[in-house]
Amino acid sequence: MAGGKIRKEKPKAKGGAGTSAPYQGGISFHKSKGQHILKNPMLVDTIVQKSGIKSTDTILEIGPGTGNLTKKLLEAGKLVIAVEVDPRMVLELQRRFQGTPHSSRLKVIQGDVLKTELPYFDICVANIPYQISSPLTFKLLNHQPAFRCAIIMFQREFAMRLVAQPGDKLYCRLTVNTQLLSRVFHLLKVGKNNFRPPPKVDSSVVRIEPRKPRIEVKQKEWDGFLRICFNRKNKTLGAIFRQKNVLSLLEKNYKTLQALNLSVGNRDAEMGSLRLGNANEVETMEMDDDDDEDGGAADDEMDVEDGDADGETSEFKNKVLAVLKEGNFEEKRSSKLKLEEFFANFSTTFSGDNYFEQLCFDLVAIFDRSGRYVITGSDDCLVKIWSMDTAFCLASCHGHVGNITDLAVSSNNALVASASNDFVIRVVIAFARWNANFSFEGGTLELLLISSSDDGTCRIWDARYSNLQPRVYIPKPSDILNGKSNGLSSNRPSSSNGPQSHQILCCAYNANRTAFVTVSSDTFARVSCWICSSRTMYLQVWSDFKCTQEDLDQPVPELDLLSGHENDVNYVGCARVNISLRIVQSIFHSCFEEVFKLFRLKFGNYKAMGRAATSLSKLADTAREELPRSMSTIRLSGMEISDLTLELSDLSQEKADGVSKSTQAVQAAEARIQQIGAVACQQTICDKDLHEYVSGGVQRIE
Ligand SMILES: C[S@@+](CC[C@H](N)C(=O)[O-])C[C@H]1O[C@@H](n2cnc3c(N)ncnc32)[C@H](O)[C@@H]1O
Repeated sequence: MAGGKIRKEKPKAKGGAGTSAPYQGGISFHKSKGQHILKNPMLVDTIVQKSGIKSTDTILEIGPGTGNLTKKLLEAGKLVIAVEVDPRMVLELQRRFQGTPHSSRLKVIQGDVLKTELPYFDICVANIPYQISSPLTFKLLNHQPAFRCAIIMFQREFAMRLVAQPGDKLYCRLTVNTQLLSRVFHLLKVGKNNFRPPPKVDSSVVRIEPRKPRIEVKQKEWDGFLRICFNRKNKTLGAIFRQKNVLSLLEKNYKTLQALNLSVGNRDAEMGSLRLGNANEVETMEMDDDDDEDGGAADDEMDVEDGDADGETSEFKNKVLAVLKEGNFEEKRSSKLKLEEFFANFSTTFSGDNYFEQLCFDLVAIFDRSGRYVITGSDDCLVKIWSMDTAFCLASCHGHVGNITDLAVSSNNALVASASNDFVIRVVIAFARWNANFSFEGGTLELLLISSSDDGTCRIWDARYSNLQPRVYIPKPSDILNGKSNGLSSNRPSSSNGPQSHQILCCAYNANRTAFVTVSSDTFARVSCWICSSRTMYLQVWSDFKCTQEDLDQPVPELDLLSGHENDVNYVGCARVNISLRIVQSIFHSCFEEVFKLFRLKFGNYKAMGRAATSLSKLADTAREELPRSMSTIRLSGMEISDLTLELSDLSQEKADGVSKSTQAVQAAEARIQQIGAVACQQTICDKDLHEYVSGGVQRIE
């Protein structure tokens, strides 16, 4: 790979060509159109120089903006055809070059490049809006006649995915699809400060050379094949193709297409149900001009169906597995397979039988809690948020470098968590931005997450603190479970780090978070009782959030990145947002029990009293730390209890020292306990049990 680095704008030489400020034409830039113009003239020169433009070349520029790159391209080539979506920029461009010797060699097409029929060109040089990276790349790669090369500025991560090699973390379906049609080279690393305004991400310039001649594949069939292979890129192909849902999907697809081929007359009617079951949804989702790699849409055909033709299914399975075995692919993993191997596997085995054609699906899709948005996650590494009102894609959340395997929305509808086979969970602030009436109640947010992974663990996270270690649950091996009469009680959560052989396929909390269930690949479902302490997140900074147009232009802010899983994360779920009254209850039950014990001792046993005071003090500390600020009165009660325990300790000490005024002090303490109990009752009035317990308790003291 050729390489170089341009990070900072170098000091400008006096009076030289590089002295001029970037030409902005008094235009304000729209981030939603990816308008980050190049402000470093040296970088523009380097890009043009590395492009190897010939004086006879027709150059395609995508998104010329105010024309900083266009100017240099006009100096280097014969003709520049520039496609620009923003009419203000088009006007500016015309004004800038009008009356110059270049004007006759510049042709500007106003429009969206993705919807424009591209003319002939020899070479494409462009600093593009990053949100169209993927569809633009494939549009270019499918352009005929093929051009010589394209020199394009991409977001760094996207560029690295294009040039990734087998075994690299970023090696993915995009890599293989691109490298099937072209050879890609990394040319330059570009820092954010070379742009105005600076983007949030670093960039890279790559060179894409279409393969000549093209490798011809049935593209839909090939892409469907890759989608399945990369669905779990670290699993062996044997394991992937043994999965019941994959087999049933392939078989259904295969049979339907065979049937369609036999009965072409029915084609349209059948295609509707084959594609999605809800054709409208596909079409509306495809309205998005965002960077979906190839317009993937949700496919409910991915649901596992218990086949009613077992014999037939196993025959089909045997056929598929025999094919994998024959090519020696059973034990290989997509993450390490070379393009040639994919191609060999595909063309010598599956291709031609229509197993994969029409397999086009988002892997996960959920509604938000209001039903106004749909969130999808796909094997293009993106999480997308769609409006149900307008059918537009509102946001694409970048960051994952693996397939999205699961999604969850917090119950106050503010946050979206995504799990991926890149081993991490990402949390973004989502719907608050589009809902002007949204407010984070009392300025508090809570996000407890549970996740399960192929690494054999289930983890419970507090998304507020990615630096906090999650609680790790590792199921006991099934042979131990088999030996016990009562699997539940023997299966307490463990935090050991022993080796795990079974993937945890999914997990879920019960409604009040006192237990969770995991299902492992050893076919055991384990229910574990584990009262999770409630940790609450305080994000006061967001509590006065106002939704403005400017906000809409901002990228979706990522709140947190939770890393720790050592393999694919299969599942992520959000716990309830509101603090569980049961937890408050359990803390207060314990507190008051200690207080009662203390009073039952009637200050006779100093040592026991001292011990009780200490444990009460600990409980009060827990109450203070664990309860959210919105329940400030209860927190206050916790503090008062804490003070009270100090007082009691003093009393016990006084008693031990033979001080005689303790009766009055005890009465005062009793009165305060009553007071605290009453406050706690008010706060938790909806919790009948606690209310009764506390009032009963206070009475007992009296
Ligand atoms: C990153 S700026 C590059 C500007 C200029 N080439 C430079 O380097 O200074 C991207 C440009 O692409 C334009 N653009 C955004 N979406 C587009 C689309 N779908 N089709 C064509 N141009 C688009 C923007 O208006 C903007 O001018």
